[in-house]
Amino acid sequence: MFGRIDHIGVAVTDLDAAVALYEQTFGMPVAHRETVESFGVEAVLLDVGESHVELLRPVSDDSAIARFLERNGPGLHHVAYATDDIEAALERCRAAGLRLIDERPRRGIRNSRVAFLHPKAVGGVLTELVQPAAH
Ligand SMILES: CC[C@H](C(=O)O)C(=O)SCCNC(=O)CCNC(=O)[C@H](O)C(C)(C)COP(=O)(O)OP(=O)(O)OC[C@H]1O[C@@H](n2cnc3c(N)ncnc32)[C@H](O)[C@@H]1OP(=O)(O)O
Ligand SMILES: [Co+2]
Repeated sequence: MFGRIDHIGVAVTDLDAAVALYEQTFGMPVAHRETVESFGVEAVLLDVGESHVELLRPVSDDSAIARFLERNGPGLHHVAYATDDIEAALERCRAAGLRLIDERPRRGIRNSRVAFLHPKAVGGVLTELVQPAAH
């Protein structure tokens, strides 16, 4: 069902400072930077092995990241698992009775297809299923 951890999502207040830390101090190359209006975020993906760190800052007050920062401050936000069949993965979660945030996949960063499971369904861990776009 999941081939690898695609990324860990980290909520930040100062995106450029966070990018500098991960890129210059941790040596992670920046792979992609994009504002994804539908999620109300600006996101930067940095490569670490076969996975990424996804740094996220809110670009709208009503985004999930803005609410998270307001409530918790910056920090670890979610984990994303890569799947090559997000519909089948979602169906398996639905059949297992897990609370889904997204009933159907949505467009994520880099034209990926993503769907979130509620953290309460996964022991307090906000969990994202991601089917990366072929690129
Ligand atoms: C560009 C897309 C990119 C990609 O990879 O392609 C992204 O990853 S975008 C990432 C940002 N977008 C999302 O996370 C979308 C899914 N998230 C949501 O829909 C909400 O954040 C939700 C439903 C998880 C929580 O929203 P809500 O308004 O209900 O916030 P509350 O503060 O009331 O929280 C309710 C309850 O959930 C707990 N919670 C909230 N966020 C997290 C979290 N990140 N990890 C673990 N738990 C979380 C919160 O503590 C509350 O628990 P309670 O016990 O009731 O206090
Ligand atoms: Co993500």
